[in-house]
Amino acid sequence: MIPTVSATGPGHTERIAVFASGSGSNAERIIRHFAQHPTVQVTLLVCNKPEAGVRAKAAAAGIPELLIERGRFLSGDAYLPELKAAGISFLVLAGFLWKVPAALIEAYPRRIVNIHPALLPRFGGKGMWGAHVHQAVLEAGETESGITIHYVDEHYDHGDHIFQARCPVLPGDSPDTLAARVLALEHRHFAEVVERVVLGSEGVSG
Ligand SMILES: Nc1nc2c(c(=O)[nH]1)N[C@@H](CN(C=O)c1ccc(C(=O)N[C@@H](CCC(=O)O)C(=O)O)cc1)CN2
Ligand SMILES: NCC(=O)N[C@@H]1O[C@H](COP(=O)([O-])[O-])[C@@H](O)[C@H]1O
Repeated sequence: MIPTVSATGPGHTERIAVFASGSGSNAERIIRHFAQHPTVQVTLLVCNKPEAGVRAKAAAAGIPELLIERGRFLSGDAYLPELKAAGISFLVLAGFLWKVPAALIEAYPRRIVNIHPALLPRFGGKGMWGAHVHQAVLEAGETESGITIHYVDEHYDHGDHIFQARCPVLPGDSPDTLAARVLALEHRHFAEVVERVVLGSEGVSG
């Protein structure tokens, strides 16, 4: 049983920062999931790619953004002052492509989660993002794939698993067709798993 973060007390609001680098379909669903929630809110988008489509999705939802630069994030204060000033209590990585540095890991112990588009521990690590993951799964001849939602530690895709869900790999699958099937699992499960972790409910499992 994976211990989860402490439950929120009455009147306490958990403020989530979503970190994303791409189109933001997961970020958008997480924002919508918590839009009317009484004690959990997405209050910040953190993005490292000015061209990322997630920025427009967050703006349309009225979510403030923080655009970050590689040097300060990876080797400086990791924008921790801005996160603390915004009252951020939980970080959700939704297609974020930089390694979260130790400064944030230490500031947010067991309060950073990531979604990976494969069944870890296989098909993870440096270079394993987006279509690269699905290409590797296909090249390995796997008959199933899926998603892993996990706590974030200082290594890529290494933290304790919180949740996994599976889908078939079908004959003739391309990286794109497999990606679409895996993304549907992400859209089905990620926000609900985040809510259970943030609210501290036990028994989060696949
Ligand atoms: N400390 C951690 N940081 C991050 C984790 C993590 O588990 N621990 N997960 C990643 C998300 N991710 C897989 O789920 C992942 C993202 C990116 C890479 C990667 O190889 N990135 C490239 C850079 C790509 C770019 O800048 O466009 C690299 O590091 O060379 C691997 C896994 C988020 N952060
Ligand atoms: N290893 C990290 C990684 O590959 N993350 C993946 O990036 C995509 C982001 O899609 P989105 O921008 O539409 O949410 C998602 O499929 C997510 O699993």
